[in-house]
Amino acid sequence: MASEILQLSNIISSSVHDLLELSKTNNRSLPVLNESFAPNKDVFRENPEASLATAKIIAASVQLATTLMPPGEAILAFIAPSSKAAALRVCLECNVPEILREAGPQGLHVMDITQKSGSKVDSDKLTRVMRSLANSHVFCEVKPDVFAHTMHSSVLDTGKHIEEILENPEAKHDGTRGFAAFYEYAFDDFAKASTVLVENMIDPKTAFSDSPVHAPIQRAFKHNLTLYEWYELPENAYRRCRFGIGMMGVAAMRGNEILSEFDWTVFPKGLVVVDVSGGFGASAKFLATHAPHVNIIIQDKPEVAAAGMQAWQGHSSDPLESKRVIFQSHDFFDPQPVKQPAGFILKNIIHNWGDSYSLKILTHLRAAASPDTKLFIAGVILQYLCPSSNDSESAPEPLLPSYGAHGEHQYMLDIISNA
Ligand SMILES: C[S@@+](CC[C@H](N)C(=O)[O-])C[C@H]1O[C@@H](n2cnc3c(N)ncnc32)[C@H](O)[C@@H]1O
Repeated sequence: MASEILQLSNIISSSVHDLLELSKTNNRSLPVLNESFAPNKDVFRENPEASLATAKIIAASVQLATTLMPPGEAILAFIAPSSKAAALRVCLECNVPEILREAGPQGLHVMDITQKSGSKVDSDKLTRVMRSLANSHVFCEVKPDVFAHTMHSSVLDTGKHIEEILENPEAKHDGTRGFAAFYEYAFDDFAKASTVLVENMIDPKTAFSDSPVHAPIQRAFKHNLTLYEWYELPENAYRRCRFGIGMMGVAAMRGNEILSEFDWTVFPKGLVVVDVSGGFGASAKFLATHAPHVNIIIQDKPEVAAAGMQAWQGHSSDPLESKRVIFQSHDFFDPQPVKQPAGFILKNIIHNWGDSYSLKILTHLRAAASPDTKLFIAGVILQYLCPSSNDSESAPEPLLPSYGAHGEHQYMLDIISNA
């Protein structure tokens, strides 16, 4: 055991050393916890070696801390995520991230925060909520009861003026980069679904089912539609747009993985790539700049396609006007209407569906494909966590092969989508 502690500590110090050297060589600054986030401050991660060193530091430091924690305390720590999710939702509902951005680094007293948020919550209670988050470096308490942003809390900010949001709360996320939309979705729909996981897993009606209407989200919100059918209901317009804009945020946060690795010049000008269930067009946005010679059809459910087109019209209407990018409503359980395109993209889709459903989606694409059509599936492969895993992407021992805390959210997403 002593040697494992030492091994973890060595991983941390050698990776920190590598990271500092890389940041010097590449002239990239490293994050400062109590400064607001800006994408240009995070570019150090674009270097694959720096990204790997960071993954090792995160995985090893959490593993080291967990090794040294009393067992009861480590288990007690599992209560924290659900109460923190609720605490974050309070702050999002009160538009605290926008209020604190406008206050600047000196922060704002919580009485002023509640007043600016429309006085809908008690300031003493909000102080408790914010302090519990500040204890995890989401917000910081710069003086008693005065809070400011940290880099983690600042990603919750839409970037809009507080008055604009209060005037038109339904449009809170319209025209934003999507980070706040994604987190608000996560701490609302997703977090509520996770509260009924146990009931869903033991109820005989849902326990052994892979039906998309038997996931925890249906139980939490008491309906029997698929998540996306539910989003299509008129009363869920806010949730639907929040989710669509949030997926754009996810793409901006994570980059375009597989799409950026492909040599798009192999496709002659004017060929068509279909982004199947492309949502608001996160992949198309990437291709419109990185492969401007390719035409893109973004397919999705009718309401999503319409809302996605509206979002593009407000921002980047050129590709729509030139018809290089087209939104098309299509249900992927129906035959694919675009025949023999250069490529089909399925990004962040397959993880949502059981095998029999995924097979149906893929069979329709196969039927429409030519022998040369390329299929791009962008998603996450969850690794086994035992040391025998022989994957070249695996972390070195004694770290978990998955890099543990570094990729934690993928395992959580899998549970709520599939358990
Ligand atoms: C997780 S999102 C991914 C969106 C996009 N590919 C991305 O990565 O940003 C899943 C998408 O599948 C779409 N979807 C769900 N059911 C569908 C169906 N039956 N036919 C077509 N699209 C569907 C949803 O509307 C949503 O936009």
